[in-house]
Amino acid sequence: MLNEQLRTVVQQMPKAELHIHIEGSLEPELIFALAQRNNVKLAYGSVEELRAAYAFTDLQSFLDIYYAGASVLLQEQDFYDMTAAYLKRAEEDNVRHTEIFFDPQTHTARGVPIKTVIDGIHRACQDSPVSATLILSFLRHLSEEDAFATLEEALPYRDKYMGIGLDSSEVGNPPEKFARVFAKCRELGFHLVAHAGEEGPPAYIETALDVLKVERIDHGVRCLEDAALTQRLAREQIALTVCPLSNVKLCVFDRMEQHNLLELLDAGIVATVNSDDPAYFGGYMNANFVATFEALPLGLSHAQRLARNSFSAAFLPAEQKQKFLDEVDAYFAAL
Ligand SMILES: Nc1ncnc2[nH]cnc12
Ligand SMILES: [Zn+2]
Repeated sequence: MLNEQLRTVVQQMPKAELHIHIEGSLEPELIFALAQRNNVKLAYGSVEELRAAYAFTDLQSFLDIYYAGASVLLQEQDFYDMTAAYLKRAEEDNVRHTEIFFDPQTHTARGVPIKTVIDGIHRACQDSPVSATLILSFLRHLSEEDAFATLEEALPYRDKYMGIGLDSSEVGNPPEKFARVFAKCRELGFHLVAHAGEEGPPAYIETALDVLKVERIDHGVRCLEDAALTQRLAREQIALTVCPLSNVKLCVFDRMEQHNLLELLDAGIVATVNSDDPAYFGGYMNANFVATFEALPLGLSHAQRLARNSFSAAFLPAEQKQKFLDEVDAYFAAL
C-alpha cells in the first residue's frame, strides 16, 4: 500500500510531462461530442461501447483505435478543444511544463490542412497557464518521402513547434528509415526525439541515437536487455520518457509490479514518468505516478529525482529550467 504522505507528494509535486500524444488525450465523451458537431459516423454506438474496446494486446491493436478516434477532428476549434481539455487536466496534476506531440499526417491524410491542426493546438497552448511547447511527430509506418512532404507543409509554421519526433508502429520501421529527414530537421535547428525500445529491440535505441541523433528516447524501456547500451544512456545522461500505464496497457509488461522504472533509475538513467495517451491508458500524470509508486518500492527520494529529471530533460532555456528545478527542491525541502 502506498502511504498517504507519498501519494500526496507525487500528486502535488511540480512536474513536467515530456511524452504525451495530444490525439491520445481525446476522451470518449469528446470523441462523441465532436462526431456529432462534425457529422462524423463512428463505428461505436456509445461512449461505453467505445471505452469497452480499449482492451489492447499490443501497440498496433491500440493504434488502430487511436487513429479511428482522431477521425472526428476536422476544424481548428476541435484541435483547440482537445488541447485545452488536456492542459486543464495537466494543470490539475501540477504539471508546470509539457512538451506535446502531434501527428499531422493523421489529419492531413484526411484532407485537414496542416495549418488547421497546428493553429488549433498552438492557440490552446497560448491560452493555458501551463508552459506548453509542441513536437511534430512523423508516423514511422509511412514513408520517409511522406515525412519530407509533411515537413515542407509544416515549415511555414515552424515558430509554433520546437521539436521533431517519430512514433506509430515500431517493429519493422527502424529509426534509420528516417535518416535523411531527421538530418534535415537537425540542420533546421529542431530538437529531436524518437520512440525506440518500446516494442522494438535495443538496437533501435542505438540507431535513434547514432543515426537520427536524437536528444531523448521515448519509452526506451527495453534498453536494459543490453548492458553496454544501459551504461551508455547513463553515462551520456540521455533521458528516457517512460510511460508506465501505457506499458502495462500495451502488454510491454504484464503487471505494473514488473515494470523496470526502478531498475532504470538504479542504473543511473535519467528516467521520467509520462502519460503517453492518457485517454486510452487509464490516466494522466498523477495516475501514472500513483500506479507506479503503488506497485514498486519507490520512496520520497525517487519522487524528487523523477520530478527533477522531468525538468532536467525538458527542452527549456537554462534559466527557466533552473527556476523549475528550484521549485522542485523548495517543495521537497518544505516537507
Ligand atoms: N505509445 C505509442 N507508441 C508509438 N506510437 C504512438 N502513438 C501514440 N502513442 C504511441
Ligand atoms: Zn508515445
